[in-house]
Amino acid sequence: MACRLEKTVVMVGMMGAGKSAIGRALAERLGVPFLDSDAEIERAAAMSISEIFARDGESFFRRRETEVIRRLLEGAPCVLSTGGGAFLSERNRRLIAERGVSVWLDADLDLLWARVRNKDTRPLLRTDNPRETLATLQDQRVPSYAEATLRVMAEEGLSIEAMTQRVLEAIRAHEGVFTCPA
Ligand SMILES: Nc1ncnc2c1ncn2[C@@H]1O[C@H](COP(=O)(O)OP(=O)(O)O)[C@@H](O)[C@H]1O
Ligand SMILES: O=C(O)C1=C[C@@H](OP(=O)(O)O)[C@@H](O)[C@H](O)C1
Ligand SMILES: [Mg+2]
Repeated sequence: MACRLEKTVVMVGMMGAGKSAIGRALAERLGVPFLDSDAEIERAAAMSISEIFARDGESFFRRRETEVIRRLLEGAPCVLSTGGGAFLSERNRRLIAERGVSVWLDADLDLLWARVRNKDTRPLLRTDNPRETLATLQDQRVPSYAEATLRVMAEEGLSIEAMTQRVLEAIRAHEGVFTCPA
């Protein structure tokens, strides 16, 4: 009999760290649903993240983000990828700790930048110097991400499958995430 997931695995970390891609692959490996808070916010609003930021502002987005995270954590254990700003809020961190296990996907700036530079879907990076903005955000956010239960380091050249395997090993080694028959 297979092991049962007891807690929702919540991916946190910077834009481009791989939360959405690794979260999806991990859910598939575990045979549990995959949820992405950004996708849920977009679906509920019938607008893209960029449109929400432009029309209603970031603070509106953050309120929706908290509501969505709270609602998604009430369901059966699954994999939940959050947006890069979600884990900055103490309230969100508390909600996540109550029902889930948080996994910080950490990556250095060069790798993050390589992954986000050609996409214009992230409104916070629409600045005159988006690389610099990304660096500043990372510096500001690392202390919050460091509060995650687990940290898994991404590396250039590590495939989505290999990174997913690393995350799987980290959560397997952590008490209370799975129950397995004796
Ligand atoms: N381990 C990896 N190897 C190669 N590409 C990756 C890896 N992880 C993520 N990516 C790619 O990097 C980009 C950003 O990943 P994404 O999952 O959207 O990050 P996040 O949700 O953390 O912002 C996507 O194009 C994704 O396919
Ligand atoms: O870092 C952030 O504050 C944000 C990250 C984005 O998600 P990803 O981290 O999945 O790109 C998205 O939630 C929004 O653009 C804000
Ligand atoms: Mg994402």
